[in-house]
Amino acid sequence: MSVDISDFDLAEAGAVLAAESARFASFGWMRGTSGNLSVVLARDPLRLAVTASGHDKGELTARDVVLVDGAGAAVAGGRPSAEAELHARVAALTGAGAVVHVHTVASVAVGHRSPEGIVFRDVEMLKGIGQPAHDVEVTLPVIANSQDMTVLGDRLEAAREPRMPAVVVAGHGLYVWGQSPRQARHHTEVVEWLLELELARR
Ligand SMILES: CSC[C@@H](O)[C@@H](O)C(=O)COP(=O)(O)O
Ligand SMILES: [Zn+2]
Repeated sequence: MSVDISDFDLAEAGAVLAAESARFASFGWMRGTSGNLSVVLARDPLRLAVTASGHDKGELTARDVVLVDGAGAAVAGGRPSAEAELHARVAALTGAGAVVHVHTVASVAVGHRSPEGIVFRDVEMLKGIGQPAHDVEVTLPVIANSQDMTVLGDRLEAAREPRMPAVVVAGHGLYVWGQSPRQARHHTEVVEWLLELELARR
């Protein structure tokens, strides 16, 4: 099946990703050239706009975006994020419309201490990921890092929790998703808040 995504659609997606990226970078969650973002532009076949590789994510423009297929391979644009395949895998697996990857200190620190996953309960902020504040345990999975995105995708698929739109990649950072870039951003900020709380508690 063919899919028709115009340069205009891609530039619009690029503008959204650049704005989201600048926000995360301003929080110090995308230091150096770390982190990457994507938004789904078509489902059948899967097409995503992904941030280009190696850029300072606080300085992206609408043109620093690459159209990729369901395997994370470039369809149009320059060199996609080295983690584009994982973004496509998350979108296919979860039905998410947008994926965020950030390198936060809290995700690496807490992931190191809790390689079996991090359990949250009785925190009002859980409502920010659509869960009850009370009487429910919600686990944030931690998966081992790999430079092979297929291996990382297999680990994410095996570990993911339907109630938690995120996983920690040990020694690396945080992957979070949502229906839209806006919801993915809200989920990212909530999950990062929970991780910072966990860090403060220990
Ligand atoms: C300090 S950048 C580390 C990279 O290997 C990667 O983990 C990352 O988050 C950014 O990669 P990118 O290819 O720019 O999307
Ligand atoms: Zn990374």
